[in-house]
Amino acid sequence: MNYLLKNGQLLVDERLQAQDVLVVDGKIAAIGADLEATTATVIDLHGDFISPGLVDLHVHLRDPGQTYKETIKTGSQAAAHGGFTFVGAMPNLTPVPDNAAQIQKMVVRNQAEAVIRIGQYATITEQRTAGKLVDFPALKAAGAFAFSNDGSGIQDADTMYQAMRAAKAVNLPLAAHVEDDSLLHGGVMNAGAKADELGLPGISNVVETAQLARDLVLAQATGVHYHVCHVSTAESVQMIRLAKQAGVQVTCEVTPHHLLLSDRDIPADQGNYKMNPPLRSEHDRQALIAGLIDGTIDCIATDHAPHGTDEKQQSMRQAPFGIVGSETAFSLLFTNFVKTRIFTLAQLINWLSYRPAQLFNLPTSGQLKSGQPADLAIFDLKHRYQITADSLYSKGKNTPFIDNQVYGETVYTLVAGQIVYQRGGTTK
Ligand SMILES: NC(=O)N[C@@H](CC(=O)O)C(=O)O
Ligand SMILES: [Zn+2]
Repeated sequence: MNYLLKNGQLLVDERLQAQDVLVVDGKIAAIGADLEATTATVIDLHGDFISPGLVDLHVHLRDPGQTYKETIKTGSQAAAHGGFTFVGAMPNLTPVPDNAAQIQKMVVRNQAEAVIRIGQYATITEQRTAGKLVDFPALKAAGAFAFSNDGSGIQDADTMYQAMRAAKAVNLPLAAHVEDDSLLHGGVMNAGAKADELGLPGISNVVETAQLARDLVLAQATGVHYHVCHVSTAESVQMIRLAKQAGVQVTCEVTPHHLLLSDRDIPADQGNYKMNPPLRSEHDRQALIAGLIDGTIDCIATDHAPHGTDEKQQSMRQAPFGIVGSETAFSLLFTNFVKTRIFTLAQLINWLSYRPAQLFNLPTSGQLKSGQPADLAIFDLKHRYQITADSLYSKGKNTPFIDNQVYGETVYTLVAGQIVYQRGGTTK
């Protein structure tokens, strides 16, 4: 099916301009005013915003292993609902994708079962948390798009050093969840006044920063592309800023929730406010926003982490870490940062599309240009709506943002020129 998207608004030189987009054979065939086509289905967008498809380097699809929380299908539908056309799928799965056969299987399944494009992370070490490194060249050959032990930090310095050398040798990014277990002390939320008030054990900033400091030194020594997952502290931002100045090949992501909330927003001991890393102080949150604006933080990634409702209804002491994010990222960020003029729309789209695609050298371009794959997200920036649990395609409803009033609803998502999400259209 070919489409002529009429009466859209596109970012041209960072400003919205009325344009049409013609999609032929899965690619963008033309962009311009008053386009005409004889063989394409015309869709009138009534002034909606046409964005390059969003790219999320960090999601948890839970399949295989915990399919009651999410599947490749539901997680990809959730991503499509959020305007994402590519997601990087984390390897905390059972069985663990730590060998070529399992990566091959995942690549085939992702392609067959997902409605969008998926990049599959392989683990860095066997069983994800063991000390023995995976076979990096074999996993790359099997289709891994990057390496990560997300969910756990690598505790041993030499293991990380050798992993970085191996990732460098195969020229793929190594994405690190930085967390020093010895400093954790059973914490469940950010250490500070709020944790004290709620009587909950705290996670201090050094849990992240002590391991990050080690890794930056190792990254410099090895020359690897070292990507830091979900940075959360002011000190992390400053260390990464200095490392970049020193020429370290470091990039990093921040989540929407760490930009939007700090620990003072936690109303009570509720599982939906428990995630790893935890919501930090307001000082940290401001440093993350500043780091994004000055380019220290490269991109935004959701860390979409679906869990069962019962699990998350428990106290933070018992609930698992993580919240869903695919379906609310764009609208929450657009409403709270673009409409309030803290970010421009062009900045937000850069952090949610072009920049992550460029960082991980992805097939999806993050740009609207003739000849590129027609991976597109179309958002309604004018109509206000409410985030509801019912509207989520994810099996996980675990987000503190339910009932938020937002702008930026997804109207269509297209992958390779085919509609994979349509507002009010498809069945769940
Ligand atoms: N982010 C989370 O809070 N949880 C993640 C693991 C992780 O990234 O820590 C999960 O898999 O649930
Ligand atoms: Zn993580």
